[in-house]
Amino acid sequence: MEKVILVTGANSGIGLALCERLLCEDSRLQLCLACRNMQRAEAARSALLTSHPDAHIDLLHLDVGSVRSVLHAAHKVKARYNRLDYLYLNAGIMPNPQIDIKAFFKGLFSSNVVKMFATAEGLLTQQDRVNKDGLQEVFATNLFGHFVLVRELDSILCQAGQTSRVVWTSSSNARRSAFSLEDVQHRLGTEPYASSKYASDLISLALNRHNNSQGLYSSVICPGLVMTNLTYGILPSFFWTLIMPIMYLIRIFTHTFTLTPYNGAGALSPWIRGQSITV
Ligand SMILES: NC(=O)C1=CN([C@@H]2O[C@H](COP(=O)(O)OP(=O)(O)OC[C@H]3O[C@@H](n4cnc5c(N)ncnc54)[C@H](OP(=O)(O)O)[C@@H]3O)[C@@H](O)[C@H]2O)C=CC1
Ligand SMILES: CC(C)CCC[C@@H](C)[C@H]1CC[C@H]2C3=C(CC[C@]12C)[C@@]1(C)CCC(=O)C[C@@H]1CC3
Repeated sequence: MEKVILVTGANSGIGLALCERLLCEDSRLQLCLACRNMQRAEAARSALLTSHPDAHIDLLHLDVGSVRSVLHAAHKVKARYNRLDYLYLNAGIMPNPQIDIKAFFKGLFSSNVVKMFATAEGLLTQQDRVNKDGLQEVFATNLFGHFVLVRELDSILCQAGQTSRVVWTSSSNARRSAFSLEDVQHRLGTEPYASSKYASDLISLALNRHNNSQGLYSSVICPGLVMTNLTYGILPSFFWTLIMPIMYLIRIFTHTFTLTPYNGAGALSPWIRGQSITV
């Protein structure tokens, strides 16, 4: 039986690079690209088929930020596949990021400088908004939609005699102090991204506690700082290109600067984790 792998947010950045790396490992697997924009999903599928012409790649419409879309997609997945070996919960957003320049220069000359570059602690805030479901958008997209997806798919994730894995793309920016049980959606704060990633770490622990006995294992993985649409939303791409030599210098001190989607995705698959980083 070929492995079935579903990746959310598979049409760009780390998700797309992950699909590429998974197919390099095993071109026979059944890959399902779950994306909110079908045009971008088609483009990603074509790109993957260029390097793996015989690959089995399906597309699934999924907007993780919409509960209705998640329920509909889960229904389709259960109708299409009778097993799910890997579920990569990768889709994520960081809307309207703002860098605290003062904190950056203060951190630069402090003993916390390496930690600052590795985690962006105290450097980044975002402006969140309420979505159509009445939920905070970052919480809904990065966490809640994925959680509903896992719950809805439990009949094919937790099957007797079979092991399934859920892998969350988390972040070194996840911070306990940004998360509060009294405000899980982070309605009141200015770090919804850090809060949502910390919450995904907690949910992963809870999933393990409740589902390991049924053969479902959950992990969280930070891909490191990677140049993608998400990071181009923080600083424009030309600026990142300009400071690339500095980034390679910083990389000597923090291994979290993986920089390319290919390198970032390397952390996400247990099959390819052993491979060396190439740039
Ligand atoms: N880049 C980095 O340095 C780091 C990234 N991460 C995490 O990695 C993951 C991937 O991000 P990255 O590749 O960097 O960024 P990209 O913006 O390139 O990729 C994000 C993907 O998620 C999709 N997505 C966003 N919102 C939704 C939604 N509502 N429903 C379905 N898909 C959605 C995007 O689709 P679309 O193209 O339609 O917008 C895109 O395919 C995220 O979870 C991010 O938090 C973690 C640590 C560091
Ligand atoms: C001179 C430069 C190297 C200045 C870059 C400063 C900041 C823009 C970056 C330093 C640490 C970075 C970082 C992220 C974004 C960009 C930085 C704040 C992330 C928050 C991106 C998304 C993540 O999930 C984690 C990253 C941690 C490090």
